[in-house]
Amino acid sequence: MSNTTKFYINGEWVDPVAPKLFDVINPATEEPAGQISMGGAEDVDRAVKAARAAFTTFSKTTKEERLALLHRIIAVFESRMDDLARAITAEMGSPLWFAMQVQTNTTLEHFKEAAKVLKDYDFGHMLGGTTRIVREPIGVCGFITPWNWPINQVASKFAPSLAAGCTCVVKPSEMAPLSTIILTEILHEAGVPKGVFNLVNGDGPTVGEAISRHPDIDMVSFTGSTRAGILVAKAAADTVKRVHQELGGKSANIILPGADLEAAVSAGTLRAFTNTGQSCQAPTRMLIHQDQLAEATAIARRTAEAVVVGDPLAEGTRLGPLVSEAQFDRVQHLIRIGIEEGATLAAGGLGRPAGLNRGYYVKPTVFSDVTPAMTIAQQEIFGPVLSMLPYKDKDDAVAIANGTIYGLAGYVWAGSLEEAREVGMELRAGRIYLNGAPHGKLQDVEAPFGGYKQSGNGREAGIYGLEDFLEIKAILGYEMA
Ligand SMILES: NC(=O)c1ccc[n+]([C@@H]2O[C@H](COP(=O)([O-])OP(=O)(O)OC[C@H]3O[C@@H](n4cnc5c(N)ncnc54)[C@H](O)[C@@H]3O)[C@@H](O)[C@H]2O)c1
Repeated sequence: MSNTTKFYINGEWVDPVAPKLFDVINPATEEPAGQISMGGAEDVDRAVKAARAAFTTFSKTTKEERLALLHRIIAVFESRMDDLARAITAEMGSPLWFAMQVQTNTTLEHFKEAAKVLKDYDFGHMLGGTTRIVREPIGVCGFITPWNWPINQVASKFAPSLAAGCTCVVKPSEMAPLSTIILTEILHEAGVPKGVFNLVNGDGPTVGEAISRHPDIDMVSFTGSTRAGILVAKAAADTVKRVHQELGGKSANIILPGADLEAAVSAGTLRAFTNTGQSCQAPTRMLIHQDQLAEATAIARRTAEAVVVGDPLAEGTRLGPLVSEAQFDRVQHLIRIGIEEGATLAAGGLGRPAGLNRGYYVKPTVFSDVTPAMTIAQQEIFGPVLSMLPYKDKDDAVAIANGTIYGLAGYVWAGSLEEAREVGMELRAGRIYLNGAPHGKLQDVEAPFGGYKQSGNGREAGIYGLEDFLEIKAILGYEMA
């Protein structure tokens, strides 16, 4: 990786219009892991011009040409997976095994899935006797992405956009941009035509805002916090571009009395801690029947206390540090609020785990006796903090589960699949996991991903992800009546 302080525009690594360096901090060591440049509106302009020029030709490429390109990307990607995983670990603290087996692997799956969907996708069909419906690439896209799944979030947008025939300008999170720089090298080596993929690093209020406002960008696809997603939508409104938002979550995990309590609670606790709790769809609210709360709390405590937190490069580490000092402070603040508002601290709590004095490590934390009105039952914490809430009956559980501004995912564990299905249907969320169903690569990669309510308005993955990058054109009189 040699171009970290440059941007990738029109197929070349170029210097920013105005130099402004920024250290990317390794959260395990608190030392710089690399340096990038922070761009400005003029860099975005240059990138948009390149993407617009490329759109003229790339949008006319055949399905076979784009399929061949996706296959070339997959081949080069497979040869750089180790570099990618190491960059992810260095920039955001993911344990190396997780960065490789999950973060990098799911990214690869997005390219494979886009190729599979494209192969069978029909971009046109007749409607009635005389009208033809065609689906065309929406145009130049702006992608603004977060640090928690750094390249996965770029690929979940870029792969289907490429399959559709769009071009793009990408701004990864300034906290974790290094893996996207490697991804850019991969795309260059795979022969992505110049201008199809452009990278401008920078912060949200400068580069992100310039992308959101830009009059020559047709669609902005944003993944990040609901707070920033709202700002993006407001900045985009004047140009009526399409706004695709993948935002925050506070997903409920309803464990019904018939479920195997030990299995459901221990699996649910570990799942809430996935990616050190920095996952938008993490089941961070565990809903337990009031008669089982004490037993379930003991299981969650045991599970949390057995979790190994430490150096992300060390073998056996399950949780690394949080991404940044700011995130560490935010999580500490919310743990403090949980205690002050009267929740029972069952495991973890304030401060770093014993023996970890450097790095943004937090203790895997479990709160019990949480009520729906508490801050830790409503706000996304984005750290390994589980809130356990008692419910009276099934209706109460569903009402609590649906009682936040979010609607990204929902989880149900029941004694029978039928009962799990029935409760799952009541949840106002875009993704429901029944009885511990796995996510991603392990099962049905084409299952759409996206939120209800303030968790967003778009869908990624599979045919749904592709169609979010397409316009629909109706050509009346295409055939003679
Ligand atoms: N729904 C999903 O698919 C999904 C996936 C991953 C993460 N997330 C969410 O992302 C959040 C964590 O990531 P984060 O802390 O990087 O989020 P964030 O909102 O702070 O930042 C996300 C991106 O938006 C940019 N940004 C910030 N302010 C902006 C502005 N005013 N205009 C334009 N861009 C701006 C940032 O620079 C970054 O690139 C969590 O809320 C999490 O739930 C959602």
